[in-house]
Amino acid sequence: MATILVTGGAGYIGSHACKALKKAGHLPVTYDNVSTGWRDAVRFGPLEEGDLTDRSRLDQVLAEWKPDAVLHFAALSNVGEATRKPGLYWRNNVGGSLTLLEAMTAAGIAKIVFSSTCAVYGECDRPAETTTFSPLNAYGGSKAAVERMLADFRAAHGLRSVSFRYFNVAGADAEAEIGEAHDPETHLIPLAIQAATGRRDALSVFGTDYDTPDGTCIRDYVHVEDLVDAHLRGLDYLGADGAETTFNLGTGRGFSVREVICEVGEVLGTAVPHVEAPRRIGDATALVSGSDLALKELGWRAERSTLPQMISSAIAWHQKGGGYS
Ligand SMILES: NC(=O)c1ccc[n+]([C@@H]2O[C@H](COP(=O)([O-])OP(=O)(O)OC[C@H]3O[C@@H](n4cnc5c(N)ncnc54)[C@H](O)[C@@H]3O)[C@@H](O)[C@H]2O)c1
Ligand SMILES: O=c1ccn([C@@H]2O[C@H](COP(=O)(O)OP(=O)(O)O[C@H]3O[C@H](CO)[C@H](O)[C@H](O)[C@H]3O)[C@@H](O)[C@H]2O)c(=O)[nH]1
Repeated sequence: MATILVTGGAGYIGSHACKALKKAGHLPVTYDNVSTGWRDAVRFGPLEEGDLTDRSRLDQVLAEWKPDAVLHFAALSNVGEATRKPGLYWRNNVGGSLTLLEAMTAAGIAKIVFSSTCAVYGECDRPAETTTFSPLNAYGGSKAAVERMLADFRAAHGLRSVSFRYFNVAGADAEAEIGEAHDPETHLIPLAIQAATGRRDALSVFGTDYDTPDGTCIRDYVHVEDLVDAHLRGLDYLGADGAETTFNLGTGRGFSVREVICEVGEVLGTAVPHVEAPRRIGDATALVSGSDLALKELGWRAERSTLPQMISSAIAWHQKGGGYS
């Protein structure tokens, strides 16, 4: 059994990772300031409340638990907010990650898996890991900066890291015990479910004049359980000292906003009320993974990431309340 420090373990993806770690026989210790996460989502191991930028609290927690590795999910990730308040994103995501890496180096912890994003690529369809960064907003920029930081810490201090560039994460735990609960919610699938079930007004479709077949943005959606499976493989890969450091995590298939709305309606058996709205600042036209490096190196493939599978699991979670107390 390994002890894994999970920063952001109270959040959407981090809580699913904690569940998977526990199932695999490990001890997930969540480190989270609960700014966008939920205490009630931490069910699979202890919660250590603290901020990434608080070096003395990090030192204390690392000394207490002596983790074998870190899964680093904690970040702010609202693109609209990042566009309005870039300083907040640079301080939290970059400053916080720097504090974490320094604390890990001082404590002799040498393995980290980092949550990066396809937003590092900017306006670029079918990017591979070698594609040059061109982020459109401070959120993508902050993630690109942390990837660079990891490379420097690897060279100087031997810190071994894997960065996963997630495409659009969707769906929920198969048992609907945990799920996606952002407040405010900004992601398309939960918003479409809420609109269709009368829990919010009509969904706004942000931009219908993109250069895509139906005029709306295209994204590559990946099931949260497939995503966390990649993290377990990433930990093994670090243990075996694998050579690659960055992997796209997507299916290579893209769906437009209209296609997603239509599928949510199909699965629910009721149309999603929606209205056309202007483009959202910071959105790329299309983002679909153009790489199968994770398959080649980690043996990872998305097993549960069809649109109906992701939407059905998200609906099951919403039907159980879709939130935390
Ligand atoms: N959801 C997606 O589609 C997606 C796509 C690409 C990348 N990502 C990345 O995956 C990670 C997890 O995303 P999520 O959707 O689960 O987000 P989330 O907001 O649900 O979870 C993030 C967690 O980090 C915590 N946190 C934030 N700043 C912190 C700080 N300074 N100190 C301690 N804890 C802090 C929050 O309280 C929260 O529990 C993020 O790094 C995000 O950028 C998400
Ligand atoms: O009410 C909405 C919400 C979303 N969308 C559209 O739906 C698509 C998906 O939007 P999401 O907000 O669900 O996700 P993003 O594509 O903005 O995802 C971005 O933000 C995520 C973090 O929140 C990840 O980091 C991801 O890599 C990054 O591309 C976009 O075209 C967006 O414009 C709408 O039309 N209406």
